[in-house]
Amino acid sequence: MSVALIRPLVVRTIAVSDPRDLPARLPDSAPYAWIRHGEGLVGWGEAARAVIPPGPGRFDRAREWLSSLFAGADIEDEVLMPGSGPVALGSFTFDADSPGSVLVVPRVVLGRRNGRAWLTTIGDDALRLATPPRDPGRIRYGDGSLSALEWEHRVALAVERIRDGALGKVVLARDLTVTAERDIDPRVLVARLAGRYPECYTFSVDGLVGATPELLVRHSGQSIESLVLAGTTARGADAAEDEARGAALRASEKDRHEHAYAVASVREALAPLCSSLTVPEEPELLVLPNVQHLASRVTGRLSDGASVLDVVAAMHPTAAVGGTPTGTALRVIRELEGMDRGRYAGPVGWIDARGDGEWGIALRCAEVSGATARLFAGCGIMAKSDPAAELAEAQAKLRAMQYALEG
Ligand SMILES: C=C(O[C@@H]1C=C(C(=O)O)C=C[C@H]1O)C(=O)O
Repeated sequence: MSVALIRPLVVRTIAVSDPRDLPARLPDSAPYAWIRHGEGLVGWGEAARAVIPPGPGRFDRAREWLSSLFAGADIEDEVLMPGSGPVALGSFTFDADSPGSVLVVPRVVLGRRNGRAWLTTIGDDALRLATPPRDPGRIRYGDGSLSALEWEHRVALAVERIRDGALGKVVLARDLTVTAERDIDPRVLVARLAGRYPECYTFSVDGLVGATPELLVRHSGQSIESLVLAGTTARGADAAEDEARGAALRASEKDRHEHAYAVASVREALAPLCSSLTVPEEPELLVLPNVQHLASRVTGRLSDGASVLDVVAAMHPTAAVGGTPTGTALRVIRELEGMDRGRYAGPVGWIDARGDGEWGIALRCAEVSGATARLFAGCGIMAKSDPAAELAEAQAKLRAMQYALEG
């Protein structure tokens, strides 16, 4: 399942002067990135890669592979912060039975956090000549697996299932195809997303590029944090409409109920792992350039030395991207969505040798390959959902990646 291109890993982390613009440092068109508010990690080259086979134990297998790789590494780290020393960036498929989950340890990682910056290199031929990123040119969109009309019909079928009592909530997604004039350089997308969506986590892992607002889990020592999102409205045309929409979202019984399902799934997943867990009683509003969400920041302390991947394994899929109850929702998704989500809505992020890391849910993203891409967006469907409104919501969510592609 794995290839360690350099073994043992000889890892050196040194403090460096502030690189400022992380996306601008990426030398080639196979970038690794995890950036929020200008901080985070960018990486390039490959020191090791694990292609993780599908199956229920995939997170455990990934963690075991990484533990053995890092345990055999020769590490000198003068920075000792979360993300210094060797790190792996990874992304997992939404569905445990789908192939395509991957972990990569880049040869070079540049990190920036809390006024400090560091450079981690593995092996000695780490520096490479930079090629300039190029705009992909004219972008054409096409229907993905389902037309908009057919997708609305599937939403209506899901609503019927919910009204029949089969389940409480299910998240249905759709995809769009993209054809560009030229190859799509992920660096262009990363730079645009990090600039326009600073509040989101801009990520790039092996062709999966996006900017997600949803933090599945941040792990730092024993502390964990998650930002649960569910319940969405569009931005208003002016400040007054914007505020009115936000207030209506906070008051909406349907959206509060949809949000409560997502929070409950996170609470249930985290409670057995934690000695303390704090869940806010009321959601707040997260306002992004394209949409507004109901958001709950959940914090806790782990009761033992679980790594961030152990926590990811316990949490995925939350009801923000699956539904309630989880098993029924996953069956309905397989049956009604008419596509394989691939890595969309799966965990994406990084982990270091201490087990610290940050993982998001891969939303507002594209799977990029040459001059083509697949965009994804989904919505939580409830008994009171209106298919046309859900389609409009999915379209608003797609705007993040459309901006990244078109500029
Ligand atoms: C499924 C997506 O987003 C999720 C669904 C939301 C909703 O239905 O309100 C809100 C945020 C995310 O948890 C997506 O962006 O594709």
